Amino acid sequence: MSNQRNYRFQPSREFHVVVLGAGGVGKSCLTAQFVHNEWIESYDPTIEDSYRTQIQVDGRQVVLEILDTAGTEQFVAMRDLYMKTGQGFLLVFSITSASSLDEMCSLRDEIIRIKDDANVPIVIVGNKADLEESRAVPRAKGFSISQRWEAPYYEASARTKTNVEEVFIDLCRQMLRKDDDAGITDDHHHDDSYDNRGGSSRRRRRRRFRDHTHPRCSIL
Ligand SMILES: Nc1nc2c(ncn2[C@@H]2O[C@H](COP(=O)(O)OP(=O)(O)OP(=O)(O)O)[C@@H](O)[C@H]2O)c(=O)[nH]1
Repeated sequence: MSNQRNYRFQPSREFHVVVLGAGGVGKSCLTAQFVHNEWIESYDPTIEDSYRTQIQVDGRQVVLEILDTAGTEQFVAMRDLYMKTGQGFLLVFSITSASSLDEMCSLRDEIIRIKDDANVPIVIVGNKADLEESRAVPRAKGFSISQRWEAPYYEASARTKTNVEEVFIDLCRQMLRKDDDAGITDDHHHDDSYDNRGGSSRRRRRRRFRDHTHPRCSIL
């Protein structure tokens, strides 16, 4: 029955997505590619940025509030809060850094502990897949973690835009499924102000803490 439902007249659903991972793994670049189709070459450690965008997933309108978090230790104080409020998590490591994989595993443990829910929507992202020559994490290791956590694993590249849309859409599907399973009515999520991806907006809840000599970075 449910797969025959006509979703055209359903209001948008709104979800809070949190992008987590060690410093420098490419969280901001993945988010910028997804929200703005933009590649950022320079490294500008994030404190916290949030973005709002709308996409269609399987014919359903979804508004995403995406929180791009700090990977750097000195900015992690807000973690508990956004782990509590996040409904879906992109857990990012770099295939060029084994320690970033370890850090990602700790973050996942933390999410499960804080949410007290082993079925949190999660997508595991092995970013920087364009740097195959510098690979430090075997693909098989990513897949074995994926099996253990029962969470999908994608190798992605923010640089080449490989699998960028896919990871966000997969996460949306998981959040929609969880929402459907919970039988939640979502009238309160209705929001007409974001008509399409082009209408996405950024809320700089905070600022990057580096200099402003890189205009593209200052945008993000
Ligand atoms: N080759 C390559 N470089 C990437 C990729 N994604 C990000 N980078 C580079 O990696 C550096 C760090 O990227 P960011 O997106 O700022 O990393 P981050 O995870 O947001 O870092 P924090 O804000 O410190 O947590 C930048 O110089 C990017 O250009 C990728 O897919 N391939």
